[in-house]
Amino acid sequence: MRIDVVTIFPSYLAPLREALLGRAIDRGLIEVAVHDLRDWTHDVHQAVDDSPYGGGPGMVMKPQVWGEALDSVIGPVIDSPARLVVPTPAGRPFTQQLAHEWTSAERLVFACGRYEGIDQRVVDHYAQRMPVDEVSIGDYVLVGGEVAVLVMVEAVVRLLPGVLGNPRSAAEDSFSDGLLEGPAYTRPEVWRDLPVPPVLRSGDHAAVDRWRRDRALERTARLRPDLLAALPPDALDEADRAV
Ligand SMILES: CN1CCC[C@H](Cn2ccc3ccc(-c4n[nH]c(N)c4C#N)cc32)C1
Repeated sequence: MRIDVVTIFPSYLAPLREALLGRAIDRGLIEVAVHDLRDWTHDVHQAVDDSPYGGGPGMVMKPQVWGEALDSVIGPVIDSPARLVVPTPAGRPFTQQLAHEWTSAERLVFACGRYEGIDQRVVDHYAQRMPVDEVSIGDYVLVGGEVAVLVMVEAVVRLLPGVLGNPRSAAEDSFSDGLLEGPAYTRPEVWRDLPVPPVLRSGDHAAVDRWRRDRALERTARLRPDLLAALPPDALDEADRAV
């Protein structure tokens, strides 16, 4: 998978080259390129924004600059293998399911807005020619799209084959079975008078699996009852329903 990010703050994306993601790049599992939007300006001030039509606070990012940048980064859009992703608080929710869907994309191109966002005609133009996703990482307002791109790239790349050391990690994620993960423990056996639940030291794998499922169901019911309500009817067996 190739990932391109267009932004006016390239250094915001430096974490993409650290740790797990950095190792995935070094191992050739992904390619990452970060582009400075101002490279496609032609004026001395390198202007990327202008006042909003209709008035209102703040500035809007200019379509001309974005068009030149995205044409250059995406290349010919006919039969393009790329998806264009535009982070915005006004987007569809970014979910684990969407992260899984994107793992099949050959290319992801992220357009990071700032100010009050990108002129809508940029999305409208490219949506006529290729898949475009306007996506939000949550119901709160950030200052720009860069942090959202870091979140989405990490969520997608960790699902790619070979990226995680243990493939079970992704398979047993929160949300992978519709439930939140239960609690995790490691040594010492007792910490500040708090013991590890004995079942986890029993060696009885069936009992451990049942205990973990019960804790996941309890946690989901307490913190995210909406996820329980969204489960398909056959997702919970009789033992689950007894929790
Ligand atoms: C007051 N205005 C309102 C419109 C957006 C302005 C800041 N901004 C400019 C570009 C941009 C991109 C994403 C996000 C964003 N915020 N929250 C999320 N979940 C996001 C996501 N993905 C925010 C952004 C601030």
